[in-house]
Amino acid sequence: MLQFVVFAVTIIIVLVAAVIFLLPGSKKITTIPGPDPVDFLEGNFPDIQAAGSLHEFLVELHQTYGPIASLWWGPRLTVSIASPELFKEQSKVFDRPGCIYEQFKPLLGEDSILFTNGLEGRKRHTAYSKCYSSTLSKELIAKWSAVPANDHIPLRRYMFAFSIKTVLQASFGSYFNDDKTIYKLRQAYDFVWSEMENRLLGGITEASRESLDRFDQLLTWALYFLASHQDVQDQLFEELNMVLGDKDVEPENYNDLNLMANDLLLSPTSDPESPENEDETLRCSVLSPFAARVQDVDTELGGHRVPAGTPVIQAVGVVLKDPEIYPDPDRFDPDRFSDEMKKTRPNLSFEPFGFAGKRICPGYQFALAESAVLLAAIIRSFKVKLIDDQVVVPEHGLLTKPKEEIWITLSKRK
Ligand code: HEM
Repeated sequence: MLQFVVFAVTIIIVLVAAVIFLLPGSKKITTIPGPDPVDFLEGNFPDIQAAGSLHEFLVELHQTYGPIASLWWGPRLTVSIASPELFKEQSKVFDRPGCIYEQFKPLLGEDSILFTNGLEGRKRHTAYSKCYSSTLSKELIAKWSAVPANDHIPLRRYMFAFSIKTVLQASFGSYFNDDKTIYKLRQAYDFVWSEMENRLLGGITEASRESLDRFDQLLTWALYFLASHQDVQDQLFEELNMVLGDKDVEPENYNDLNLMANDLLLSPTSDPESPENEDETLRCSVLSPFAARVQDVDTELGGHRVPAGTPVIQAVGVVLKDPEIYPDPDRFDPDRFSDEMKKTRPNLSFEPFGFAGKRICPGYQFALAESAVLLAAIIRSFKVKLIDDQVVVPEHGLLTKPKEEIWITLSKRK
């Protein structure tokens, strides 16, 4: 009997010790500084919710704990990194952590590239990179030319329609020439995207019925910045006329467009990992605030031990708004990307398309080339102005979008 009691007590002690060690609150599990979980199952989700978005939570987290910090993604210990030096340490990791994107699985399916790792993920990434041009910008200019002067135009709605049509035609060909087919797909897409935003951390982001993607947001932000900075818009107009003459934007002349190619939008024809290719639209808008990886082998990050299997958030948006790297970070200023200024910043301080494991966004060249063609066509045809007294507030979710519609007016340039 005594033997049984000793055995039972030993088992209970071992179990209690194991639970204490494994509990999210236990600091023994990591030396990386970070907040305790609010709740065993929810981890720091309530804190993220209170911050307003994951991006805003990460900004606060890194301000408090430094460039490497821990957090609890539900019950899982997760690491977040936010410095060019730490990005370098993680630059070879390819696989994504399923758990960070788990809530999207029922919508996207397990076979989505978002969840595909290893050899298969690499094969599919290469296939995407090869796939992604179009002349749809002319169609939009014709539509806008028919709009009476000073009519109010919903910028986001138009940019969405343009981008989804461009991507669909590039991906699936002439089946998507017809606007009705596109409209049907858009309804399905609206539903899926707003569900995804809803599910990001169990409803942290308000579901916007308007569906959005990164491409139309890039266009929306670029036009918004130009509309709110008339001096930059006029400079761009002059540059376009001087360099292009009667021609359209083409691969041969794009890199002569200094302001457009180097300062507003990065060059789609060159290596995105080069520090020379950086731009103010993607920086200031923080279009895509984070990427994530799962640590493939036991390693050290910033002097801390990180076991294989640990999810690591790469807070690229925090770095794009780091005042040490980009002083007065919320100010839109294309001069930050002058040749002299670029040399002052460390490598990997501008990574809006991701960087790790050569898993950079395969659509980046496509998005930039198409955006350049459309922006050039719009700015050469119209003077774009914001309706007076609009306050444009960014909302950070999976990507950063304006909280509400942005209203513009157009006056014909010629
Ligand atoms: C300005 C617009 C865009 C931005 C800022 C952007 C940004 C990103 C980022 C940050 C990632 C994650 C990379 C990583 O995990 O390291 C990504 C992945 C991806 N993007 Fe984009 N993207 C844009 C436009 C596009 C477009 C237009 C397409 C398609 C035509 C596209 C297709 C993809 C795909 C398929 C992936 C997943 C790649 C993989 O998992 O291997 N993106 N993008």
